[in-house]
Amino acid sequence: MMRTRQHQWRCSDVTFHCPNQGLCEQWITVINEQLSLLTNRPKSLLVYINPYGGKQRGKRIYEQKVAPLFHRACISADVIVTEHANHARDHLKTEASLEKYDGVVCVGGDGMFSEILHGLVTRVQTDHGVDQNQPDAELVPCSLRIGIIPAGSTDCICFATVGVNDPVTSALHIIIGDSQPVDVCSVHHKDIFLRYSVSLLGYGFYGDLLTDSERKRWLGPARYDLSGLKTFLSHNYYEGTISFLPAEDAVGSPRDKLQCRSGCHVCQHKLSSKDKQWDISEREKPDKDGSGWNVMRGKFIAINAANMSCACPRSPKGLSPSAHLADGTLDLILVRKCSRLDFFRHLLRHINTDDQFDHSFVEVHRVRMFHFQPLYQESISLDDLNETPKKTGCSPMCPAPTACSYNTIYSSWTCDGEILPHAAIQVSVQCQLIRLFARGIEEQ
Ligand SMILES: CCCCCCCCCCCCC/C=C/[C@@H](O)[C@H](COP(=O)(O)O)NC(=O)CCCCC
Ligand SMILES: Nc1ncnc2c1ncn2[C@@H]1O[C@H](COP(=O)(O)OP(=O)(O)O)[C@@H](O)[C@H]1O
Ligand SMILES: [Ca+2]
Repeated sequence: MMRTRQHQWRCSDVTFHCPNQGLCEQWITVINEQLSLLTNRPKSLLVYINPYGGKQRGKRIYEQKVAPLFHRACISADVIVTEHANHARDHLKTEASLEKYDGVVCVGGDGMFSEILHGLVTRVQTDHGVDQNQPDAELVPCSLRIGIIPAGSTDCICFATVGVNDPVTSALHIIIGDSQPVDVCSVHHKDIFLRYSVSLLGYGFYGDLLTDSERKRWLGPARYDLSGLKTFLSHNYYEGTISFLPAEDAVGSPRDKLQCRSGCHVCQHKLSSKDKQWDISEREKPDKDGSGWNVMRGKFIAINAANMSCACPRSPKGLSPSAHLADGTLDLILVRKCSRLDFFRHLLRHINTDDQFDHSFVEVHRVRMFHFQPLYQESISLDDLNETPKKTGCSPMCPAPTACSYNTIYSSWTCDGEILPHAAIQVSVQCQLIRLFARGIEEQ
């Protein structure tokens, strides 16, 4: 393996010359013995391919770039090409014989990764009798690592954990058995489990953008550019109350410019601290007296919760450049109502070197938990609205029925690229619940 440009890895060959056949065979035996002692390296993998992700190249990418490398590394792989959405999730949840494997590989985008995450985490909780509907349940970490071969539209989880979206690089991280712990957020609505998230939970701008882009899937990755422009021009804002528990004991802060890199000391500090203890005590706090919680009511253009930097090719530093992969916190970014020009300036800072938090209408907090309540009570599930997207009826709880419509009083949450059916949610971070075949972004 050798490093090329921008975090990209390639195979390299080393040729040994030996004049003696017997000695040569001894070398081979010893090398194979030494390799078999490396217990971190996977020997058997379960691979799921979404043939429709991104530019629909998943199957070809796996067959041409990844399978030959696994073969050379003597890794056996059982491959499932998915036939419908949630195929991989449901197979992992109930059917897959996980004891046969050292890891699961996802060939696709962030939506496909989300399927693998849900299948695996749910399977482990079911096997251990953990009720995911309990927001304060102590979830059991997954022992199987997940590898991501990027073949989607954004591939933010791969980019933010490897530094590049390149199938060969990701395959090499899997082969050498890298391990990167990652925090997982659990999302509930009124004590009912909705979803897990590892990258972005976004309400307002990103929720609207994602909702619109789903109707334009036929455009491929370009759907995000069109929906981005349309959502920007709509310039909607949403009223609600956000309550959050700041991570006061965290080592870093969202504006400290300490980016999460391979061997990150902020995440390692989390590992060595008595993390389980704060988990329990902090969760009890809001039930007792609400102390420690900040409550803010306002009009928001966007509410973004970034559990990792959310760096991706569109925004190489990401939504929260100093967010950490495995520190047990997420960065909550509140973008209050502002002019269209100001919001544009803020967006522009995601692609240049200026600080996107340095605006009077933007604030960012490092948190362990947060709740959001839209101004008006949700009287029906937003699922019903998804079936009839143009519906403009009013909730009985809405005080001005003639003036409001669901399209403008509520946004939706995007959760790693999937749309949540409720606007009122409770979110908490589960520190290092999963591990990826990655090592974090290496310093260059
Ligand atoms: C004036 C130019 C402004 C450009 C601003 C760009 C800011 C981009 C931040 C992107 C954060 C992306 C977080 C990841 C989201 C993905 O989970 C999600 C689904 O991915 P996939 O399944 O692979 O398609 N992708 C998105 O939400 C796309 C966001 C695109 C924003 C332009
Ligand atoms: N065989 C399939 N047919 C249709 N949809 C699928 C299939 N396999 C997976 N999916 C779904 O496709 C969606 C998008 O997949 P993803 O790989 O993330 O691509 P993209 O990055 O282009 O959104 C995911 O929500 C996933 O559940
Ligand atoms: Ca985190």
